[in-house]
Amino acid sequence: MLTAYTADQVRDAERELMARVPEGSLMQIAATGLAAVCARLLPSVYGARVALLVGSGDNGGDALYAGARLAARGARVEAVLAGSRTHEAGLAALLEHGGRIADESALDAADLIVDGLVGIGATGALREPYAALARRAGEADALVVAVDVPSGVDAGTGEVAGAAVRAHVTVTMGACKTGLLVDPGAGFAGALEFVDIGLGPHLPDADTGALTGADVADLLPRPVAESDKYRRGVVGIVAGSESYTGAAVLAVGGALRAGAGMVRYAGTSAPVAQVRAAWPEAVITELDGPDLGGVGRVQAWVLGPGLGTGGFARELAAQVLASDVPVLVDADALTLAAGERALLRRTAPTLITPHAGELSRLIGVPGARIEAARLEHARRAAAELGVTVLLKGSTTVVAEEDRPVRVNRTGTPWLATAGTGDVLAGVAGALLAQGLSCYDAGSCAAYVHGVAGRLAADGVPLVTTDVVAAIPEAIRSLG
Ligand SMILES: NC(=O)C1=CN([C@@H]2O[C@H](COP(=O)(O)OP(=O)(O)OC[C@H]3O[C@@H](n4cnc5c(N)ncnc54)[C@H](O)[C@@H]3O)[C@@H](O)[C@H]2O)[C@@H](O)CC1
Ligand SMILES: [K+]
Repeated sequence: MLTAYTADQVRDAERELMARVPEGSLMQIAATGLAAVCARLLPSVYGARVALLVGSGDNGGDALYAGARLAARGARVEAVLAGSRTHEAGLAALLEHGGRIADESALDAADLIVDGLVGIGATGALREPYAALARRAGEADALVVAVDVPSGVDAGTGEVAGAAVRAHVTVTMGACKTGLLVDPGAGFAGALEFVDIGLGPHLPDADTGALTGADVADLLPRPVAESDKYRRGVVGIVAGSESYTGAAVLAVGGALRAGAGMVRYAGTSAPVAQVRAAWPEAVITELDGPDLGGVGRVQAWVLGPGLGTGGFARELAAQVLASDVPVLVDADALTLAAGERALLRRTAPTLITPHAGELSRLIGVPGARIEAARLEHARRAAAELGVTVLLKGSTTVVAEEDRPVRVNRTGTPWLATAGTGDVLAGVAGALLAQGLSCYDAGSCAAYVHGVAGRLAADGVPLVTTDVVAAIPEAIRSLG
Protein backbone atom coordinates (compact mmCIF):
# COMPACT_ATOMS: atom_id res chain seq x y z
CA MET A 1 0.00 0.00 0.00
CA LEU A 2 1.32 3.37 -0.97
CA THR A 3 0.22 5.86 1.68
CA ALA A 4 0.11 9.62 1.31
CA TYR A 5 -0.31 12.54 3.65
CA THR A 6 -1.38 16.17 3.68
CA ALA A 7 1.14 19.01 4.02
CA ASP A 8 -0.01 19.62 7.61
CA GLN A 9 0.46 15.99 8.57
CA VAL A 10 3.98 15.97 7.12
CA ARG A 11 4.86 19.28 8.75
CA ASP A 12 3.74 18.04 12.18
CA ALA A 13 5.72 14.83 11.79
CA GLU A 14 8.79 16.78 10.66
CA ARG A 15 8.52 19.03 13.70
CA GLU A 16 8.56 15.99 15.98
CA LEU A 17 11.50 14.44 14.19
CA MET A 18 13.49 17.67 13.98
CA ALA A 19 13.38 18.02 17.74
CA ARG A 20 15.30 14.73 17.99
CA VAL A 21 18.02 15.20 15.34
CA PRO A 22 20.80 17.74 14.79
CA GLU A 23 19.65 20.95 13.15
CA GLY A 24 19.80 20.89 9.36
CA SER A 25 20.42 17.16 9.15
CA LEU A 26 17.04 16.35 7.55
CA MET A 27 17.68 18.82 4.76
CA GLN A 28 21.07 17.22 4.13
CA ILE A 29 19.45 13.78 3.78
CA ALA A 30 16.76 15.25 1.51
CA ALA A 31 19.31 17.07 -0.68
CA THR A 32 21.56 14.01 -0.93
CA GLY A 33 18.60 11.92 -2.15
CA LEU A 34 17.56 14.64 -4.55
CA ALA A 35 21.07 14.98 -6.01
CA ALA A 36 21.28 11.20 -6.44
CA VAL A 37 18.07 11.13 -8.48
CA CYS A 38 19.27 14.05 -10.63
CA ALA A 39 22.60 12.32 -11.22
CA ARG A 40 20.81 9.16 -12.32
CA LEU A 41 18.73 11.10 -14.82
CA LEU A 42 21.70 12.83 -16.45
CA PRO A 43 23.81 10.95 -19.01
CA SER A 44 26.82 12.46 -17.25
CA VAL A 45 26.92 14.80 -14.27
CA TYR A 46 30.26 16.25 -15.33
CA GLY A 47 29.58 19.11 -17.73
CA ALA A 48 25.80 18.89 -17.46
CA ARG A 49 23.95 22.19 -17.29
CA VAL A 50 21.65 22.33 -14.28
CA ALA A 51 19.33 25.25 -13.49
CA LEU A 52 17.89 25.57 -10.00
CA LEU A 53 14.62 27.40 -9.43
CA VAL A 54 15.04 28.61 -5.88
CA GLY A 55 12.17 29.96 -3.76
CA SER A 56 12.52 31.66 -0.42
CA GLY A 57 11.87 28.65 1.83
CA ASP A 58 13.41 25.31 2.67
CA ASN A 59 12.22 23.86 -0.63
CA GLY A 60 14.73 26.21 -2.23
CA GLY A 61 17.26 25.06 0.40
CA ASP A 62 16.89 21.46 -0.77
CA ALA A 63 17.50 22.57 -4.35
CA LEU A 64 20.59 24.61 -3.41
CA TYR A 65 22.26 21.85 -1.40
CA ALA A 66 21.50 19.29 -4.13
CA GLY A 67 22.91 21.76 -6.67
CA ALA A 68 26.06 22.07 -4.55
CA ARG A 69 26.51 18.30 -4.69
CA LEU A 70 26.08 18.24 -8.45
CA ALA A 71 28.45 21.19 -8.85
CA ALA A 72 31.02 19.32 -6.76
CA ARG A 73 30.81 16.52 -9.34
CA GLY A 74 31.48 18.89 -12.23
CA ALA A 75 28.01 20.02 -13.29
CA ARG A 76 27.52 23.65 -14.37
CA VAL A 77 24.89 24.68 -11.82
CA GLU A 78 23.09 28.01 -12.01
CA ALA A 79 20.59 29.21 -9.43
CA VAL A 80 17.66 31.43 -10.39
CA LEU A 81 16.65 33.15 -7.16
CA ALA A 82 12.92 33.84 -7.19
CA GLY A 83 12.23 35.07 -3.69
CA SER A 84 13.07 38.17 -1.70
CA ARG A 85 14.98 35.84 0.64
CA THR A 86 17.12 32.80 -0.08
CA HIS A 87 18.26 29.89 2.11
CA GLU A 88 21.60 31.41 3.02
CA ALA A 89 23.57 28.34 4.00
CA GLY A 90 22.32 26.48 0.93
CA LEU A 91 23.38 29.33 -1.35
CA ALA A 92 26.79 29.52 0.33
CA ALA A 93 27.28 25.78 -0.23
CA LEU A 94 26.39 26.11 -3.89
CA LEU A 95 28.75 29.04 -4.46
CA GLU A 96 31.51 27.28 -2.57
CA HIS A 97 31.33 24.32 -4.95
CA GLY A 98 31.47 26.47 -8.07
CA GLY A 99 27.77 27.09 -8.73
CA ARG A 100 26.62 30.60 -9.54
CA ILE A 101 23.60 32.88 -9.51
CA ALA A 102 21.99 33.50 -12.90
CA ASP A 103 18.93 35.03 -14.44
CA GLU A 104 16.03 33.08 -15.88
CA SER A 105 17.66 32.61 -19.29
CA ALA A 106 19.61 29.80 -17.54
CA LEU A 107 16.43 27.72 -17.93
CA ASP A 108 16.60 27.79 -21.72
CA ALA A 109 20.06 26.24 -21.93
CA ALA A 110 19.65 23.73 -19.11
CA ASP A 111 19.76 19.94 -19.46
CA LEU A 112 18.01 19.61 -16.12
CA ILE A 113 15.85 22.03 -14.16
CA VAL A 114 15.37 21.51 -10.42
CA ASP A 115 12.13 23.06 -9.18
CA GLY A 116 12.72 24.32 -5.65
CA LEU A 117 10.27 27.22 -5.80
CA VAL A 118 7.81 26.03 -3.14
CA GLY A 119 7.04 22.76 -1.37
CA ILE A 120 4.67 21.99 1.47
CA GLY A 121 4.93 25.58 2.75
CA ALA A 122 3.05 26.98 -0.26
CA THR A 123 -0.25 28.76 0.14
CA GLY A 124 -2.63 29.41 -2.77
CA ALA A 125 -1.75 29.92 -6.42
CA LEU A 126 1.89 30.69 -7.30
CA ARG A 127 2.60 34.40 -7.06
CA GLU A 128 4.88 36.30 -9.46
CA PRO A 129 7.66 35.89 -10.36
CA TYR A 130 7.24 32.23 -9.34
CA ALA A 131 4.33 31.68 -11.73
CA ALA A 132 6.26 33.08 -14.72
CA LEU A 133 9.26 30.89 -13.85
CA ALA A 134 7.03 27.81 -13.62
CA ARG A 135 5.67 28.56 -17.08
CA ARG A 136 9.13 29.17 -18.50
CA ALA A 137 10.38 25.89 -17.07
CA GLY A 138 7.52 24.20 -18.93
CA GLU A 139 8.68 25.74 -22.22
CA ALA A 140 12.31 24.64 -21.80
CA ASP A 141 13.63 21.43 -23.37
CA ALA A 142 15.20 20.29 -20.13
CA LEU A 143 14.22 17.40 -17.88
CA VAL A 144 12.35 18.87 -14.94
CA VAL A 145 12.74 17.46 -11.43
CA ALA A 146 10.39 18.84 -8.79
CA VAL A 147 11.55 19.01 -5.19
CA ASP A 148 8.92 17.49 -2.87
CA VAL A 149 5.94 18.62 -5.01
CA PRO A 150 5.73 20.39 -8.37
CA SER A 151 5.41 24.07 -7.42
CA GLY A 152 1.84 25.23 -8.01
CA VAL A 153 0.31 21.88 -7.07
CA ASP A 154 -1.42 21.84 -3.69
CA ALA A 155 0.46 19.15 -1.77
CA GLY A 156 -2.57 18.17 0.27
CA THR A 157 -5.24 17.92 -2.42
CA GLY A 158 -3.72 17.90 -5.90
CA GLU A 159 -5.56 21.09 -6.77
CA VAL A 160 -3.82 23.46 -9.19
CA ALA A 161 -5.04 27.02 -8.78
CA GLY A 162 -2.83 28.74 -11.40
CA ALA A 163 0.54 28.12 -13.06
CA ALA A 164 2.36 24.97 -11.98
CA VAL A 165 5.63 23.28 -12.84
CA ARG A 166 5.16 20.25 -15.07
CA ALA A 167 7.75 17.78 -13.82
CA HIS A 168 9.10 14.61 -15.37
CA VAL A 169 10.10 13.37 -11.93
CA THR A 170 9.08 14.48 -8.44
CA VAL A 171 11.42 13.64 -5.58
CA THR A 172 9.24 13.69 -2.48
CA MET A 173 10.73 13.94 1.00
CA GLY A 174 9.80 11.90 4.05
CA ALA A 175 6.35 10.80 2.89
CA CYS A 176 4.32 10.85 -0.29
CA LYS A 177 1.92 13.78 -0.46
CA THR A 178 -1.72 13.25 -1.41
CA GLY A 179 -1.50 15.91 -4.12
CA LEU A 180 1.00 13.74 -6.02
CA LEU A 181 -1.56 10.96 -6.40
CA VAL A 182 -4.70 12.91 -7.33
CA ASP A 183 -5.38 14.77 -10.56
CA PRO A 184 -4.91 17.44 -11.65
CA GLY A 185 -1.75 17.49 -9.47
CA ALA A 186 -0.76 13.92 -10.27
CA GLY A 187 -0.57 14.89 -13.93
CA PHE A 188 2.11 17.48 -13.08
CA ALA A 189 4.21 15.18 -10.90
CA GLY A 190 5.55 12.70 -13.46
CA ALA A 191 7.33 9.67 -11.97
CA LEU A 192 7.56 9.65 -8.17
CA GLU A 193 10.80 9.11 -6.26
CA PHE A 194 10.85 8.92 -2.49
CA VAL A 195 13.62 10.01 -0.12
CA ASP A 196 13.38 8.46 3.34
CA ILE A 197 14.28 11.02 6.00
CA GLY A 198 13.12 8.85 8.91
CA LEU A 199 9.65 10.36 9.22
CA GLY A 200 7.81 7.01 9.34
CA PRO A 201 7.38 6.62 13.12
CA HIS A 202 6.09 10.18 13.43
CA LEU A 203 3.40 10.01 10.75
CA PRO A 204 -0.29 9.76 11.71
CA ASP A 205 -2.88 7.58 9.92
CA ALA A 206 -2.63 8.18 6.19
CA ASP A 207 -4.82 10.75 4.47
CA THR A 208 -4.95 8.72 1.27
CA GLY A 209 -3.70 5.38 0.03
CA ALA A 210 -3.14 3.64 -3.28
CA LEU A 211 -3.35 -0.12 -3.61
CA THR A 212 -0.46 -1.96 -5.23
CA GLY A 213 -0.88 -5.07 -7.36
CA ALA A 214 0.18 -7.22 -4.41
CA ASP A 215 -2.47 -5.58 -2.18
CA VAL A 216 -5.15 -6.30 -4.77
CA ALA A 217 -3.94 -9.88 -5.16
CA ASP A 218 -4.30 -10.32 -1.39
CA LEU A 219 -7.77 -8.80 -1.30
CA LEU A 220 -9.25 -10.61 -4.29
CA PRO A 221 -11.23 -13.68 -3.27
CA ARG A 222 -9.75 -17.00 -4.44
CA PRO A 223 -11.99 -20.05 -4.63
CA VAL A 224 -11.10 -22.78 -2.15
CA ALA A 225 -11.71 -26.53 -2.49
CA GLU A 226 -15.15 -26.43 -0.90
CA SER A 227 -16.36 -23.41 -2.94
CA ASP A 228 -19.50 -23.85 -4.96
CA LYS A 229 -21.10 -21.34 -7.29
CA TYR A 230 -23.37 -19.95 -4.56
CA ARG A 231 -20.59 -19.50 -2.04
CA ARG A 232 -18.37 -17.82 -4.64
CA GLY A 233 -20.95 -15.04 -4.89
CA VAL A 234 -24.11 -14.54 -6.88
CA VAL A 235 -24.44 -11.09 -8.35
CA GLY A 236 -27.72 -9.74 -9.72
CA ILE A 237 -27.50 -7.26 -12.57
CA VAL A 238 -30.33 -4.88 -13.40
CA ALA A 239 -29.06 -2.97 -16.41
CA GLY A 240 -29.87 -2.28 -20.05
CA SER A 241 -33.15 -1.36 -21.67
CA GLU A 242 -34.87 -1.65 -25.04
CA SER A 243 -32.78 1.34 -26.28
CA TYR A 244 -29.50 0.48 -24.51
CA THR A 245 -28.63 -3.19 -24.75
CA GLY A 246 -24.82 -2.96 -24.78
CA ALA A 247 -24.57 -1.74 -21.18
CA ALA A 248 -26.17 -4.99 -20.00
CA VAL A 249 -23.77 -7.13 -22.04
CA LEU A 250 -20.73 -5.25 -20.74
CA ALA A 251 -21.79 -5.24 -17.08
CA VAL A 252 -22.54 -8.97 -17.19
CA GLY A 253 -19.19 -9.58 -18.91
CA GLY A 254 -17.31 -7.59 -16.27
CA ALA A 255 -19.01 -9.53 -13.48
CA LEU A 256 -18.35 -12.94 -15.05
CA ARG A 257 -14.72 -12.17 -15.79
CA ALA A 258 -14.19 -10.87 -12.23
CA GLY A 259 -15.01 -14.25 -10.76
CA ALA A 260 -18.65 -14.16 -9.70
CA GLY A 261 -19.91 -17.67 -8.93
CA MET A 262 -23.06 -16.85 -10.82
CA VAL A 263 -24.48 -13.81 -12.60
CA ARG A 264 -28.24 -13.39 -12.57
CA TYR A 265 -29.32 -10.90 -15.20
CA ALA A 266 -32.79 -9.35 -15.24
CA GLY A 267 -34.05 -7.17 -18.09
CA THR A 268 -36.57 -6.74 -20.87
CA SER A 269 -36.59 -8.65 -24.16
CA ALA A 270 -34.02 -6.69 -26.22
CA PRO A 271 -31.15 -6.66 -23.69
CA VAL A 272 -32.05 -10.21 -22.64
CA ALA A 273 -31.53 -11.39 -26.23
CA GLN A 274 -28.13 -9.66 -26.39
CA VAL A 275 -26.94 -10.95 -23.02
CA ARG A 276 -28.11 -14.47 -23.86
CA ALA A 277 -26.17 -14.38 -27.13
CA ALA A 278 -22.98 -12.94 -25.61
CA TRP A 279 -22.88 -14.75 -22.26
CA PRO A 280 -24.44 -18.22 -22.14
CA GLU A 281 -23.06 -18.41 -18.58
CA ALA A 282 -25.54 -15.81 -17.29
CA VAL A 283 -28.77 -16.94 -15.65
CA ILE A 284 -31.43 -14.78 -17.20
CA THR A 285 -34.84 -13.55 -16.11
CA GLU A 286 -36.84 -11.81 -18.82
CA LEU A 287 -39.05 -9.19 -17.23
CA ASP A 288 -42.64 -8.65 -18.43
CA GLY A 289 -43.18 -5.93 -15.87
CA PRO A 290 -41.19 -4.03 -13.27
CA ASP A 291 -41.02 -6.89 -10.79
CA LEU A 292 -37.79 -8.60 -9.69
CA GLY A 293 -39.60 -11.16 -7.53
CA GLY A 294 -38.67 -14.05 -9.84
CA VAL A 295 -34.95 -13.36 -10.09
CA GLY A 296 -33.83 -15.43 -7.10
CA ARG A 297 -31.45 -14.75 -4.28
CA VAL A 298 -28.29 -12.71 -4.88
CA GLN A 299 -25.47 -11.56 -2.60
CA ALA A 300 -25.11 -8.16 -4.26
CA TRP A 301 -26.75 -6.12 -7.00
CA VAL A 302 -25.43 -3.98 -9.81
CA LEU A 303 -28.02 -1.38 -10.71
CA GLY A 304 -28.20 1.19 -13.44
CA PRO A 305 -26.03 0.93 -16.58
CA GLY A 306 -28.24 1.68 -19.60
CA LEU A 307 -31.37 1.19 -17.48
CA GLY A 308 -33.19 4.37 -18.49
CA THR A 309 -34.80 6.81 -16.10
CA GLY A 310 -38.52 6.28 -16.74
CA GLY A 311 -41.15 4.78 -14.44
CA PHE A 312 -40.21 1.16 -15.25
CA ALA A 313 -36.57 1.78 -14.36
CA ARG A 314 -37.56 3.66 -11.20
CA GLU A 315 -39.64 0.69 -10.02
CA LEU A 316 -36.74 -1.70 -10.56
CA ALA A 317 -34.36 0.66 -8.79
CA ALA A 318 -36.68 0.97 -5.80
CA GLN A 319 -36.88 -2.82 -5.44
CA VAL A 320 -33.13 -3.34 -5.70
CA LEU A 321 -32.38 -0.55 -3.25
CA ALA A 322 -34.93 -1.90 -0.77
CA SER A 323 -32.98 -5.18 -0.59
CA ASP A 324 -30.80 -6.16 2.36
CA VAL A 325 -27.65 -6.89 0.33
CA PRO A 326 -24.92 -4.54 -0.97
CA VAL A 327 -25.91 -2.56 -4.06
CA LEU A 328 -23.68 -0.86 -6.61
CA VAL A 329 -25.53 2.16 -8.03
CA ASP A 330 -24.31 3.41 -11.41
CA ALA A 331 -25.30 5.54 -14.39
CA ASP A 332 -29.09 5.94 -14.87
CA ALA A 333 -29.75 4.72 -11.34
CA LEU A 334 -27.65 7.66 -10.11
CA THR A 335 -29.82 10.02 -12.12
CA LEU A 336 -32.89 8.47 -10.53
CA ALA A 337 -31.32 8.80 -7.08
CA ALA A 338 -30.43 12.45 -7.76
CA GLY A 339 -34.15 13.14 -8.29
CA GLU A 340 -35.18 11.01 -5.31
CA ARG A 341 -32.43 10.95 -2.68
CA ALA A 342 -34.57 8.77 -0.38
CA LEU A 343 -33.76 5.84 -2.70
CA LEU A 344 -30.21 5.81 -1.27
CA ARG A 345 -31.39 5.61 2.36
CA ARG A 346 -30.64 1.96 3.02
CA THR A 347 -29.48 -0.25 5.83
CA ALA A 348 -27.23 -2.49 3.70
CA PRO A 349 -24.00 -1.10 2.16
CA THR A 350 -24.18 1.03 -0.98
CA LEU A 351 -21.41 1.78 -3.46
CA ILE A 352 -22.09 4.57 -5.92
CA THR A 353 -19.92 4.92 -9.02
CA PRO A 354 -20.50 8.38 -10.52
CA HIS A 355 -18.37 10.42 -12.86
CA ALA A 356 -18.14 14.13 -12.07
CA GLY A 357 -21.33 14.99 -14.01
CA GLU A 358 -23.39 12.39 -12.16
CA LEU A 359 -21.96 13.43 -8.80
CA SER A 360 -22.75 17.02 -9.69
CA ARG A 361 -26.46 16.15 -9.92
CA LEU A 362 -26.32 14.19 -6.68
CA ILE A 363 -24.69 16.85 -4.49
CA GLY A 364 -25.55 20.04 -6.40
CA VAL A 365 -21.96 21.15 -7.14
CA PRO A 366 -20.85 22.07 -10.70
CA GLY A 367 -18.97 19.25 -12.45
CA ALA A 368 -15.94 21.46 -13.16
CA ARG A 369 -15.52 22.15 -9.43
CA ILE A 370 -15.69 18.44 -8.72
CA GLU A 371 -13.01 17.75 -11.35
CA ALA A 372 -10.76 20.44 -9.83
CA ALA A 373 -11.14 19.10 -6.27
CA ARG A 374 -11.93 15.41 -6.61
CA LEU A 375 -10.96 14.33 -3.12
CA GLU A 376 -12.95 17.00 -1.36
CA HIS A 377 -16.12 16.23 -3.27
CA ALA A 378 -15.83 12.45 -3.11
CA ARG A 379 -15.39 12.75 0.67
CA ARG A 380 -18.23 15.18 0.95
CA ALA A 381 -20.59 12.96 -1.06
CA ALA A 382 -19.69 9.94 1.07
CA ALA A 383 -20.50 11.87 4.24
CA GLU A 384 -23.65 13.54 2.91
CA LEU A 385 -25.15 10.46 1.31
CA GLY A 386 -23.90 7.85 3.79
CA VAL A 387 -22.53 5.65 1.00
CA THR A 388 -19.16 4.61 -0.42
CA VAL A 389 -18.28 6.79 -3.40
CA LEU A 390 -16.16 5.65 -6.33
CA LEU A 391 -15.65 8.86 -8.30
CA LYS A 392 -14.57 7.99 -11.83
CA GLY A 393 -12.29 10.18 -13.92
CA SER A 394 -8.67 10.89 -14.70
CA THR A 395 -7.84 9.70 -11.18
CA THR A 396 -10.50 7.40 -9.81
CA VAL A 397 -10.89 7.81 -6.04
CA VAL A 398 -12.86 5.73 -3.55
CA ALA A 399 -14.12 7.59 -0.48
CA GLU A 400 -15.86 6.27 2.60
CA GLU A 401 -16.41 8.15 5.85
CA ASP A 402 -13.55 7.82 8.36
CA ARG A 403 -11.31 5.88 5.95
CA PRO A 404 -8.33 7.18 3.95
CA VAL A 405 -9.43 7.88 0.39
CA ARG A 406 -8.14 5.18 -1.94
CA VAL A 407 -6.66 6.61 -5.10
CA ASN A 408 -6.36 4.40 -8.16
CA ARG A 409 -3.13 4.73 -10.12
CA THR A 410 -3.67 2.18 -12.89
CA GLY A 411 -5.94 4.02 -15.30
CA THR A 412 -5.20 5.07 -18.84
CA PRO A 413 -6.77 7.92 -20.80
CA TRP A 414 -7.76 5.29 -23.38
CA LEU A 415 -10.39 4.08 -20.89
CA ALA A 416 -12.36 7.27 -21.47
CA THR A 417 -14.63 5.55 -23.98
CA ALA A 418 -18.25 4.47 -24.02
CA GLY A 419 -19.12 1.45 -21.94
CA THR A 420 -16.01 1.13 -19.78
CA GLY A 421 -18.02 2.27 -16.76
CA ASP A 422 -20.47 -0.59 -17.33
CA VAL A 423 -17.58 -3.07 -17.16
CA LEU A 424 -16.26 -1.47 -13.98
CA ALA A 425 -19.72 -1.76 -12.41
CA GLY A 426 -19.83 -5.46 -13.27
CA VAL A 427 -16.36 -6.10 -11.85
CA ALA A 428 -17.08 -4.25 -8.60
CA GLY A 429 -20.48 -5.93 -8.28
CA ALA A 430 -18.89 -9.36 -8.60
CA LEU A 431 -16.42 -8.49 -5.84
CA LEU A 432 -19.22 -7.23 -3.59
CA ALA A 433 -21.06 -10.51 -4.14
CA GLN A 434 -17.91 -12.40 -3.16
CA GLY A 435 -17.91 -10.63 0.19
CA LEU A 436 -15.60 -7.66 -0.26
CA SER A 437 -16.64 -4.42 1.42
CA CYS A 438 -17.73 -1.53 -0.78
CA TYR A 439 -14.39 0.16 -0.04
CA ASP A 440 -12.29 -2.86 -1.08
CA ALA A 441 -14.58 -3.89 -3.95
CA GLY A 442 -14.53 -0.38 -5.41
CA SER A 443 -10.79 0.11 -5.11
CA CYS A 444 -9.85 -3.40 -6.31
CA ALA A 445 -12.27 -3.12 -9.23
CA ALA A 446 -10.80 0.25 -10.23
CA TYR A 447 -7.31 -1.25 -10.09
CA VAL A 448 -8.11 -4.34 -12.16
CA HIS A 449 -10.19 -2.32 -14.63
CA GLY A 450 -7.31 0.13 -15.06
CA VAL A 451 -4.81 -2.65 -15.71
CA ALA A 452 -7.22 -4.33 -18.14
CA GLY A 453 -7.62 -0.98 -19.90
CA ARG A 454 -3.85 -0.60 -20.25
CA LEU A 455 -3.46 -4.14 -21.54
CA ALA A 456 -6.32 -3.69 -23.99
CA ALA A 457 -5.08 -0.33 -25.25
CA ASP A 458 -1.34 -0.97 -25.29
CA GLY A 459 -0.89 2.48 -26.82
CA VAL A 460 -3.73 2.30 -29.33
CA PRO A 461 -7.47 3.03 -29.03
CA LEU A 462 -9.46 0.30 -27.34
CA VAL A 463 -13.05 -0.80 -27.59
CA THR A 464 -14.78 -1.77 -24.42
CA THR A 465 -15.18 -5.44 -25.23
CA ASP A 466 -11.35 -5.58 -25.32
CA VAL A 467 -11.33 -4.42 -21.70
CA VAL A 468 -13.66 -7.28 -20.70
CA ALA A 469 -11.42 -9.72 -22.55
CA ALA A 470 -8.30 -8.36 -20.83
CA ILE A 471 -9.63 -8.80 -17.27
CA PRO A 472 -8.22 -12.35 -16.83
CA GLU A 473 -4.75 -11.20 -17.92
CA ALA A 474 -5.06 -8.18 -15.61
CA ILE A 475 -5.85 -10.46 -12.65
CA ARG A 476 -3.03 -12.84 -13.62
CA SER A 477 -0.58 -9.92 -13.73
CA LEU A 478 -1.21 -9.00 -10.08
CA GLY A 479 1.28 -11.65 -9.02
N1 LIG B 1 11.25 20.91 7.55
C1 LIG B 1 12.11 19.92 7.31
O1 LIG B 1 12.63 19.28 8.18
C2 LIG B 1 12.42 19.56 5.95
C3 LIG B 1 11.92 20.32 4.91
N2 LIG B 1 12.20 20.01 3.67
C4 LIG B 1 11.83 20.89 2.56
O2 LIG B 1 11.25 22.05 3.03
C5 LIG B 1 10.05 22.30 2.33
C6 LIG B 1 9.15 23.13 3.17
O3 LIG B 1 9.85 24.31 3.43
P1 LIG B 1 9.16 25.63 3.97
O4 LIG B 1 8.27 25.30 5.10
O5 LIG B 1 10.24 26.61 4.19
O6 LIG B 1 8.19 26.08 2.83
P2 LIG B 1 8.40 26.17 1.25
O7 LIG B 1 9.81 26.30 0.88
O8 LIG B 1 7.60 25.10 0.65
O9 LIG B 1 7.64 27.52 0.91
C7 LIG B 1 7.58 28.61 1.82
C8 LIG B 1 8.05 29.88 1.16
O10 LIG B 1 7.36 30.09 -0.05
C9 LIG B 1 6.66 31.32 -0.04
N3 LIG B 1 5.35 31.08 -0.64
C10 LIG B 1 4.30 30.43 -0.09
N4 LIG B 1 3.29 30.33 -0.97
C11 LIG B 1 3.71 30.95 -2.10
C12 LIG B 1 3.07 31.18 -3.36
N5 LIG B 1 1.83 30.79 -3.59
N6 LIG B 1 3.77 31.83 -4.32
C13 LIG B 1 5.05 32.25 -4.06
N7 LIG B 1 5.68 32.06 -2.87
C14 LIG B 1 5.02 31.42 -1.90
C15 LIG B 1 6.56 31.74 1.41
O11 LIG B 1 6.57 33.13 1.51
C16 LIG B 1 7.77 31.08 2.03
O12 LIG B 1 8.88 31.94 1.94
C17 LIG B 1 9.55 20.93 1.98
O13 LIG B 1 8.62 20.97 0.92
C18 LIG B 1 10.83 20.23 1.63
O14 LIG B 1 11.20 20.51 0.30
C19 LIG B 1 13.15 18.95 3.39
O15 LIG B 1 14.40 19.55 3.37
C20 LIG B 1 13.12 17.87 4.41
C21 LIG B 1 13.29 18.39 5.75
K1 LIG C 1 8.85 22.32 -5.65
